[in-house]
Amino acid sequence: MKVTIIGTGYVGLVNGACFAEKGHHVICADINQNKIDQLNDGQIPIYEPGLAELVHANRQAGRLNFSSDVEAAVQASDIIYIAVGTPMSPTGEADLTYVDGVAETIGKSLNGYKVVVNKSTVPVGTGKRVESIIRQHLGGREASFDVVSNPEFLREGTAIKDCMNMERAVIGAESKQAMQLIRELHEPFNTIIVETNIETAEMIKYASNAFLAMKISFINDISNICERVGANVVDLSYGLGLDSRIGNKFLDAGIGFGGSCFPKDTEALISISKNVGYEFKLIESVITTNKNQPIHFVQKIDTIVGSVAGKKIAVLGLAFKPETDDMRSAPSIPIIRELISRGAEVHAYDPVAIEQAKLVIGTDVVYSDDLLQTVDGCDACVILTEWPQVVKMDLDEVKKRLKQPILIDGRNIFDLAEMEKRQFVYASIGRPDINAYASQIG
Ligand SMILES: NC(=O)C1=CN([C@@H]2O[C@H](COP(=O)(O)OP(=O)(O)OC[C@H]3O[C@@H](n4cnc5c(N)ncnc54)[C@H](O)[C@@H]3O)[C@@H](O)[C@H]2O)C=CC1
Ligand SMILES: O=C(O)[C@H]1O[C@H](OP(=O)(O)OP(=O)(O)OC[C@H]2O[C@@H](n3ccc(=O)[nH]c3=O)[C@H](O)[C@@H]2O)[C@H](O)[C@@H](O)[C@@H]1O
Repeated sequence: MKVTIIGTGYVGLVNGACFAEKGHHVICADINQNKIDQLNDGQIPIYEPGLAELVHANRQAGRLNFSSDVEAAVQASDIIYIAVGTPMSPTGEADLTYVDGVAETIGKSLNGYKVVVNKSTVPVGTGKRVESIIRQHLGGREASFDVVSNPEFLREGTAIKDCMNMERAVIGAESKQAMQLIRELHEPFNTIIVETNIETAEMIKYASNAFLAMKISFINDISNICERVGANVVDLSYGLGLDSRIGNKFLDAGIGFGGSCFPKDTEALISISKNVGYEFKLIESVITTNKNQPIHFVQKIDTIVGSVAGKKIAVLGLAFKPETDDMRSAPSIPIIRELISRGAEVHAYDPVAIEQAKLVIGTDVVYSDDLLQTVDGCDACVILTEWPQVVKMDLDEVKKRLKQPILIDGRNIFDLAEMEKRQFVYASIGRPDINAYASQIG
């Protein structure tokens, strides 16, 4: 089948590569000329494991092309995906400027029956909005089309795996013809298809992200209680998750959820609820807990180190999760800002996200992609992202290089007994501190 995907970001590029891998003919279109030039030069503008290989293989096979001529790309295919950003507006709701812009372009370019599929995460009612914008821009031409909602559930860092082995495809459509076409498009993925109306499909996406965010804030709240009562949240999560009704995933306590979606989509869901006169208090609490978690972590660092003012603090990991260079709403941002405002000198390590981090955090931080160099001569080491390089770091060498053997772990990577044996001052999330008395000497 011939598919055009408008918006060549994390979602558009990954879907383009995966559709092509399954045998479809795909054009990825974007108004960002620089991005398209890079892709046509064989460079991948984002860091996502396995993406470069998949893109190159499918370009060579002639199934994947890139273009900045969005109108021509619309005309060349029967199925048009919208995969542009829907960032948070200052008032919390999803900003639909880019989606509206694409709908306008589609309206101006339609040249025959097309199925327009919304893959971006959009509030309920956007399907109808897109349809109306397309109609307004047909300029009197005869062109038939249907709008479909097909939300995305991939995660950054494992995007290719998630897309190639998708657990479900949610398809919201009013037209039987359009439903059938998008069903066929997904046939090679051999997945469960959820057929529903557009409004339900749009809501499934927000409900999914809000539920996952709720699990994280729940376990973070529990971890804060564990710290006060001497319980261990890692053991607790294990015990809790063995109940198959609860499940063991998304119960890792930490420094709060970040990324381009949970923070914005929980806010957007609050706006959707308010617009229909409903106060979604549960999700409001999820957001509050998440905003407090990084600050709670800085307070912990301050206590263990004995005030960070004038101290050199090594921060390991900047990206909001491993295997991505995405810094959008990364918890490292409020944590580092708070450390600096309390007078700390921050030295930060990340294997891939430094360039992105500089754009949001700025130049008040000493950046390095060399982990051991980062910890050299620091008063304490703080873990923010569970990169494999951090999980497997040489603890003896880290201890040797630090001024004091203080490790404060926002991701609960290390075993408590092991850290005790290695004589680290070790604090983590929702677990008892190890050798914390030693901080008194700092
Ligand atoms: N990043 C993720 O992991 C996931 C994102 N989503 C949703 O998917 C959507 C896209 O997200 P990302 O891929 O992260 O965004 P992104 O910001 O990485 O990419 C969006 C792309 O759209 C392009 N664009 C904007 N206006 C355009 C126009 N008029 N014509 C052509 N191209 C245009 C931009 O230049 C940019 O390259 C969002 O709604 C997001 O919530 C859903 C699931 C996962
Ligand atoms: O709509 C989206 O954009 C996507 O949002 C998330 O994917 P993503 O943000 O890429 O990453 P996650 O693995 O979900 O992690 C999000 C944040 O939660 C944190 N997290 C995750 C799991 C956990 O147990 N604890 C925890 O603190 C991570 O560290 C990270 O900061 C969802 O998992 C995807 O299904 C969804 O498609």
